Amino acid sequence: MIKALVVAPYEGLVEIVKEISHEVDDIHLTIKKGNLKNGLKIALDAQEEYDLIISRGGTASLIQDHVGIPVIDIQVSGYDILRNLTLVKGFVGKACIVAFPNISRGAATICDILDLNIETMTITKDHEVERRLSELKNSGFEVVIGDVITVEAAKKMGLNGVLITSGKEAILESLEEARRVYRLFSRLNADLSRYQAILEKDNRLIFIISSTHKVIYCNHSSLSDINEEEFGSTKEIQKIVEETLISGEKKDKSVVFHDYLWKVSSSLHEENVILYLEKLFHQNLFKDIDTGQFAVEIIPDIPFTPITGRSDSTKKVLYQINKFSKTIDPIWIEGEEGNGKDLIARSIYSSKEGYHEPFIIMHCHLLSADQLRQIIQAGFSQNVQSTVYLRRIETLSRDAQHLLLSLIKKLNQYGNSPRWITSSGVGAEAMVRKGMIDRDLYDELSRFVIKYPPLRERKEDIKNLIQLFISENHTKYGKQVIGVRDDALVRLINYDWPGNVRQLKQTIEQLVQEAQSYYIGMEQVQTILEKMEFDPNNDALSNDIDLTLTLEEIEKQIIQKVLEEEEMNQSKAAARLGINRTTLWRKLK
Ligand SMILES: Nc1ncnc2c1ncn2[C@@H]1O[C@H](COP(=O)(O)OP(=O)(O)OP(=O)(O)O)[C@@H](O)[C@H]1O
Repeated sequence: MIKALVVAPYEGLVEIVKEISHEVDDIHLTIKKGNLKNGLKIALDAQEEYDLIISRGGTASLIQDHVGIPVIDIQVSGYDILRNLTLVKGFVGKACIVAFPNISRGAATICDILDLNIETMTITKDHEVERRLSELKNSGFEVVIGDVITVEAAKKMGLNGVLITSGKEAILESLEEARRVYRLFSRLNADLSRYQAILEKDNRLIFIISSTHKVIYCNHSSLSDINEEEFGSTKEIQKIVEETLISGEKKDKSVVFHDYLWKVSSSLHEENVILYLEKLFHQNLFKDIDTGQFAVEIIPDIPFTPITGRSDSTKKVLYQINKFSKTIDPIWIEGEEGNGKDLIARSIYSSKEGYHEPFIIMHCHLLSADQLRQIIQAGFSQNVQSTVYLRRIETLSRDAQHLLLSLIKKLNQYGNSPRWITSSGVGAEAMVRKGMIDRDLYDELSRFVIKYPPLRERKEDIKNLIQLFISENHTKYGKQVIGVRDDALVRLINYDWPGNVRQLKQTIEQLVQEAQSYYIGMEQVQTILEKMEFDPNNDALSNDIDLTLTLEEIEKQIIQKVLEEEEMNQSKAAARLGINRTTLWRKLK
């Protein structure tokens, strides 16, 4: 049974529809009287309860503009015109039909055929009515035939108004139209709910975003914890939408949103961009409960951080960064702890032009084979084109290394590998030989190699670095240190910095914190360096030394460590230790 609301602009229509309603059994008709604004209010209040609305003329048009269900307009039929014109024949005085073209044209023809002395006037806008009627009045017209608005206006001016009422045939025709529209709507609604169900069952989040960056559709809006507005205004999403609008091409990107890494595929449809989002993994998946550290960090976009230094080694590294950042081949950075490998990786990442996918840091010393498996299963292999920085790869277990290798091979096969940047301690080749790093993994990841020497081998960098770190801490502790006295500077430059730039950075921060004047002096430097020399925790080398061993054993360990750092080159190791090669060989026995 179709449920229809009839909004009748005049009383006579209420009556005639009531009469007909007894004759139809497939449409349940509720009839209410309401003209224009009144009619609209009735329609708006009741629209939820009905399948469609039936009304007439101006009231029907007004309702149509404001409700979400179909509105059927009772058309004025030829019979209606004929009946009403015949009625007017009885009037004495000049008569005119004032109506919209759909009525006025037919009326003019009927007047001609029947030889009726009735004029026809066509209006196209409601607001013309009053002006036209006063023109007619001035020309001696007494009777006006028309729609509800015309007739009411005529009466106000003292003219006779005759309403073109709708007859039974016109109403029956409108009910027929209601049946047709209802059938069509039901079919469309069924289709729509089917598509909606498909979209809602889709695991992906699907957004439609307009060219003005407004979210106009989301398939999971009520289910997900994502705020649509917030999503649409995310910087990365705006960039993707913008790029898709300009290029018109499909794009696959990854973005960080709500601590998740998402794969975003975008495509252009007419003026809008459709985005398909798949959750890859959440940061917390890799959080160490005890330390609170993340084994995997996802950084949406990192700003460019310059690398300070004027030594030849730093200049060479800057040149390599510039060259390698133009490709997507894997890069391996070798260097002692804290000497700037991470900074180099970030620099390569941010030198890339255009859209920046997230920078993903995998801290290998915190990452178990199991977690790596989870990342792979969570969809890391699905077209994530970000930069992945594998930090201190030699600390990854053999199992995890094998897993990583198979992932890399799989991604290469599909041609959608992320940009790999790997860091390791000094002597990666030696580590490969000793079995600490898988040979195939090394070959895969070391298409380009950057070897950054320790700070003690590029002392020309120290002065600039000190100035940089002073300026970074300038006002941090309420101190306004602006420099280091000459003799203190020489002492700092001559120091060996086993913990490299990180140690220098921490030392300068401490010096600034403790400073008593604008300049850091020799005495202050001397004290801090002496303290560090006696504090085993401050020495990178001693970090790995087991102090419970005998002196001979410790000596052996140190020699072994230096050998590794010198890629097992005995001459270089001996030179660094200040002994000759024979002594070195004897001590190792
Ligand atoms: N040339 C440089 N200019 C400015 N800052 C630097 C430079 N080199 C290193 N740093 C700073 O020193 C600190 C340590 O550097 P970084 O973390 O890059 O070392 P790393 O070699 O990656 O360390 P790890 O071996 O622990 O992975 C960082 O705060 C970094 O910003």
